This record gives sequence, C-alpha cells and structure tokens, in this order.
Amino acid sequence: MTTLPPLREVIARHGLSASKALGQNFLFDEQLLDRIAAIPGSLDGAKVLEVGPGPGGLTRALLRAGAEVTAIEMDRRCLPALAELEAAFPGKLKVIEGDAMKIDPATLFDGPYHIASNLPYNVGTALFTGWLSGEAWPPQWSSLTLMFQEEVARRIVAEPNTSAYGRLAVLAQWRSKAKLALKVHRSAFTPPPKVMSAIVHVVPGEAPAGVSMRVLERLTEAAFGQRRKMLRQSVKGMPGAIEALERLGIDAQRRAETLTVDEFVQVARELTAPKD
Ligand SMILES: C[S@@+](CC[C@H](N)C(=O)[O-])C[C@H]1O[C@@H](n2cnc3c(N)ncnc32)[C@H](O)[C@@H]1O
Repeated sequence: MTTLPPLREVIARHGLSASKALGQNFLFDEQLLDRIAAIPGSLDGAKVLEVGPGPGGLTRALLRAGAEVTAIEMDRRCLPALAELEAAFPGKLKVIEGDAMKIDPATLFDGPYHIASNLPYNVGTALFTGWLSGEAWPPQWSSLTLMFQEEVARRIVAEPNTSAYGRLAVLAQWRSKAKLALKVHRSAFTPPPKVMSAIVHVVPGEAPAGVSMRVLERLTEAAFGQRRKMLRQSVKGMPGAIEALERLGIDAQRRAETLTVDEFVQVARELTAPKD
C-alpha cells in the first residue's frame, strides 16, 4: 500500500491556510476519512465525483477504497498537493480546477458514478438540490455521500410533524432514500466550524408515475412558504390545488408540515394531470 505523508504535513508544506470564503474546514483524521469513504459501500473500481478535495483527505480515502476519482477544486493553491496524490495513484485521480456550480457532472462521466464530498457549506445545499432536481430519473449518479451542517442534514431526512420538515425533505425523499449516515463532531475539522456536521447518504428510488418535478416544487414552495397557515390559504394561488385536496380527501385545514411526502406526491400528481 502506498504510504502517504500525514495531511497536516501536506498542508504545512503547501502553505494551505484555510480560507473562510471558500468554506474550507479540513479533515485530517484518516480513520474517520476511511469510514466516510466506506459509506457508499464497495467503491472498488467505481467512478466517484468529489467536489472540493482541498488538500485531498477524503480523496486519498476514496482512492484507498479502490475508486477512480474525478475531483473538482476551485482553490488552485491545493493543486500541487493533489498532484502528489495523482502520482501516488497513477491513472486513478483526475483533478479539474473549476467551480462545481458551473460544471454538469454528467459531462464528466459516460456511465454511473457516485458523488462523495465534504461540501463547502456556502454552496452545499445548492449543489445538492441541483443533483436531486433533474426531470430524468433515475439520475446517472448511484449515490450521494455528503457532509452538511447537522441542522441541514436533519432537514434533509426530516419526518412530517417536525419543525425540520419542509421543502428539502420532500425534495430528498419523494424519489430517493435519504438517511443520516454519520454525525461528525466540529472538533474533527481544522479549523472547527461553529456547528456540528453530519453525513447524509442518498440513493435514488423509484420515481412515482405521473408527477412533474416542477409541479411538486411549486406546490411545496407555496405550502411551506406559509407553513403556519392552513393549506386552503397557502396553496390557494395554485390553480386546482384546493380541488385536488378535496378529491384526495386531504383536509385543507391541515398545515403543510402535517402532509406526508406521499400526500404531497398525490397532490402534485393531480395537478400534473388535472381532471375535468
Ligand atoms: C469543507 S472543505 C473540504 C476539504 C477536504 N475535502 C476535506 O475533507 O478536508 C471544502 C472544499 O471545497 C472547495 N470549494 C469551495 N467552493 C467550491 C466550488 N464552488 N467548486 C469546487 N470546490 C469548491 C474549497 O476550496 C475546499 O477545498
């Protein structure tokens, strides 16, 4: 097995002081990184997209697990450290210097791939919702293993009738299975962020038939936009929504957070193909 220098030494040698603007909180604990890389299951021979490899902590764990990694990093200061990893795992790591917000991962792979990332917090949710929002389903990615602030992770896996339940939960659960895979203490990062973190693992499920993603999005936006109001108030601007609730026997006096993901799907289906 290739022996790599400790990550702290890599950071020091390349002068990689953490940049707040780039959401840089690095992980150095190799055991923890190996545990994270194990979350998707066996990666031996699998293709993996990593966003924000930084000095390459998670990258080396993914490579150790046998993955072929394509990594997108915005901070060019990290490139020499990543070049050392490329040399240690010949042909297994491709580094793209750029902004992950501007790169469609589908253009990087011609087959299935996993996404694993200790996401920069400032763009994490936007990247995540983008990966979940394609009309075509199943997506080309086979799984997402992503670090979030714990509060965001809890919103992704939230159940109805909780304050964390909202648009993010419906988006993440209506045609995917999302679970909280690992809590990560703030002290595991350098520098430690103000809040705790957690890793969410998502795999695509079956897409319910006859439901448009856009309609579901508009519905949840309206319903949770006024989450304290009854549905008859919050969704009244959506033509046909009140009638759809009636047809389905869903009491319009309920509030958005009491509807299950399946109930949102049923309403969206009615609105996707309105009845006469
Ligand atoms: C939380 S750090 C994680 C670093 C490393 N993977 C680790 O676990 O120690 C986030 C990384 O994402 C990079 N980054 C921030 N915004 C980015 C973007 N829009 N596209 C690509 N990389 C980005 C940062 O430079 C940083 O290296």
